[in-house]
Amino acid sequence: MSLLLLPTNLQQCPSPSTFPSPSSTLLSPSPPSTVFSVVVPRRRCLRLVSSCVSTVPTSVSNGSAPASVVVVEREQIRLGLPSKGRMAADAIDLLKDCQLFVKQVNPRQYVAQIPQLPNTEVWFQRPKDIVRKLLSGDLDLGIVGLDTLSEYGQENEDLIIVHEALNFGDCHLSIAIPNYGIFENINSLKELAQMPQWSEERPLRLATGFTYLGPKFMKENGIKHVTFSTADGALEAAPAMGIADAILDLVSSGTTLKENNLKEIEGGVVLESQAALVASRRALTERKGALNTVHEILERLEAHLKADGQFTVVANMRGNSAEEVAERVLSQPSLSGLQGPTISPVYCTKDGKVSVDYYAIVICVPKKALYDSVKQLRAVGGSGVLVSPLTYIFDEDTPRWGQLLRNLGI
Ligand SMILES: Nc1ncnc2c1ncn2[C@@H]1O[C@H](COP(=O)(O)OP(=O)(O)OP(=O)(O)O)[C@@H](O)[C@H]1O
Ligand SMILES: O=P(O)(O)OC[C@H]1O[C@H](OP(=O)(O)OP(=O)(O)O)[C@H](O)[C@@H]1O
Ligand SMILES: [Mg+2]
Repeated sequence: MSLLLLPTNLQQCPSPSTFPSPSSTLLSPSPPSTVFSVVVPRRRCLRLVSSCVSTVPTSVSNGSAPASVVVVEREQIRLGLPSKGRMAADAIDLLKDCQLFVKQVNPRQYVAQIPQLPNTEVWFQRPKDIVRKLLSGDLDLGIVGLDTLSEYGQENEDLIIVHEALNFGDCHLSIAIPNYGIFENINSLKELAQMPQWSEERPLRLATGFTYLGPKFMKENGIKHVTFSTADGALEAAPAMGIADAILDLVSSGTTLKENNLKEIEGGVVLESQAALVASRRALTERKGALNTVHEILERLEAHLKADGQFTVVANMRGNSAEEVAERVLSQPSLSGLQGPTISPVYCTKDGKVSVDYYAIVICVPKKALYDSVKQLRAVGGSGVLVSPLTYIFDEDTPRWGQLLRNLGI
């Protein structure tokens, strides 16, 4: 690709330090306060960059990691949470479900405490700024979408994904094209790329807020004749406005695409995303207490998230011994529980004597498999089936903790 993205408003041009090396084809992370960007040929862009440099008197840091970040000493571990937008409430709710209560007195207050983690401060920031501040060392941990992490983290090795599936903020980053006109019969990225309309003089115009991932994806897919423009929201309007031919944006329910006469195409998904817990490698290795804090948060998250997908099922079953009942239960595919069923005798008195005719079976079953499990329990003689939600499953240790330690070389 021979083209660059550049902010139209040169007064808001980022400082020289935020521009990539001359060999790079992109300006990303997006410059601050850019309302809209245009595509300009590389030659012209370099001229604009130099004029920009000469008119910006002071240096502005956007939080991206300098080559050597010194871990500044401070007492508190800092956890970044989304300050607003669709992830903000869900992040706080998830922590609440893990018995970590974020005490934010006022929604406009950007710092808060979690009494259960006395050495930890919560800082509310925009998701992209959480990533930037993890890189600059101003935050140690953060909860953001994997999309934001990839876009603003740009595979920086200092960023470690501690938990990649926090079960909210599900969406995917996908190319969408109009479902009318010249695109009516185009249904895949390959077909889009092969359309005779695109040439060096008239490339495919793609509008996206993902100015790092978008060009990277197109390059990886060998699509040459493409230019990019960017906006901060409502991108789905761009094709109908004549600003772009296609868009690259987040999709969740697909309603926004549908309402704007756009469709996704096969091979056009850049990434799947959901909320993740992310940490700064430097913080975990160098900041006192950071590793303990992340261990505790991870344990609580894993225990809650694992339990969240399961029900506890209790049933009674007539039988001669616990082993005989176990054999019947284990003959069914959905009844083996986490490690195996817990089977205990149900004592009753008959003619003044204590006897055991029934056994109580306790198993955990995935929520999705509940009805199948009930049917299988009945099929082997189960009755009085009680189902209740599970709150936590604490395993001996969390697999992700082991992974994290290996990743850190500990
Ligand atoms: N439609 C969606 N459904 C589910 N999750 C989404 C959806 N759109 C975005 N997200 C997730 O929520 C994150 C935050 O999106 P949000 O719109 O709140 O903020 P933003 O657009 O990144 O920032 P801002 O609007 O403040 O510039 C995204 O990075 C993504 O992970
Ligand atoms: O598939 P859907 O469920 O319709 O969701 C997709 C929309 O959600 C996001 O926008 P958001 O609502 O965050 O608004 P924004 O453009 O201001 O970020 C995304 O940018 C899409 O426009
Ligand atoms: Mg948004």
